[in-house]
Amino acid sequence: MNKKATLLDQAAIGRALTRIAHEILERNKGPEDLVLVGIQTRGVPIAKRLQQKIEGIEQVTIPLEEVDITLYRDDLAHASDNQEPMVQPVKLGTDLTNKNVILIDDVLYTGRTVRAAMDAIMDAGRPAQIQLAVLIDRGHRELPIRADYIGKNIPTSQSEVIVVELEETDDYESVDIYENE
Ligand SMILES: O=P(O)(O)OC[C@H]1O[C@H](OP(=O)(O)OP(=O)(O)O)[C@H](O)[C@@H]1O
Ligand SMILES: O=c1cc[nH]c(=O)[nH]1
Repeated sequence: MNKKATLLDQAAIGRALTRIAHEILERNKGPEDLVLVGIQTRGVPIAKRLQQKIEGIEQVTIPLEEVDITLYRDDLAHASDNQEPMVQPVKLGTDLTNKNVILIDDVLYTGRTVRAAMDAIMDAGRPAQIQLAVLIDRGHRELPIRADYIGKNIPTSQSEVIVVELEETDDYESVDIYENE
C-alpha cells in the first residue's frame, strides 16, 4: 500500500472527539440514559475517550460496553468479498431498555459492521434509540446506514484505504489514506 496523505494527526483526532462529545450531550439533552458501545478493535478506545470527555464536561461516568465483530465466510461463498461481518456472542452488563445507545467505530465504509453491531444490541435489549458516532466516514455505503456524529468526512475511491492508528492499539496516533495497489 502506498501512503498518499495524513488526514488527521493526534491533535486533530482529539479536537474531533471533543466536538463529538459535546454534540452527543447536546442532541441527548445531557448524559442521562446514555450508553456507549464501542466496536472492536478501535471503536473501543474511541468510546473510552468519549466517555472520559463526557465525564470531564458533566462529571458523570456513562456506562461503556463493547461488541466484537469478525468477518465470517459463508461455506458456500468463494470470493473473498463475500465475507460478511458477524457479531461474536455478547453479554452486555448494562440493561439497554429505554437507553440511548451511542454505537462507536473508527471507520464507516459499507455499513456492514455497523449492521452486525446493531443486531447484537437489539438482541441484548430494547434501547429507545441507537445513534452512530464514527471518526471517519469514507462513503461507499451498501446499506441504508448513516452516522449521527462524524469526526471527518473523507470522500474516497474504492481503491483507497483509510488506516486509523491510536495510541492504545498502535502506539502511534494518526489517520492516513493509502492507495491499495
Ligand atoms: O463499514 P464496513 O465496510 O463494515 O467497514 C468498517 C469496519 O472496517 C474496519 O474494521 P476491520 O474489519 O478492519 O477490523 P478491525 O477494526 O478490528 O481492524 C473498521 O474498523 C470498521 O469496523
Ligand atoms: O478503508 C477502510 C475501510 C474499512 N475499514 C477501514 O478501517 N478502512
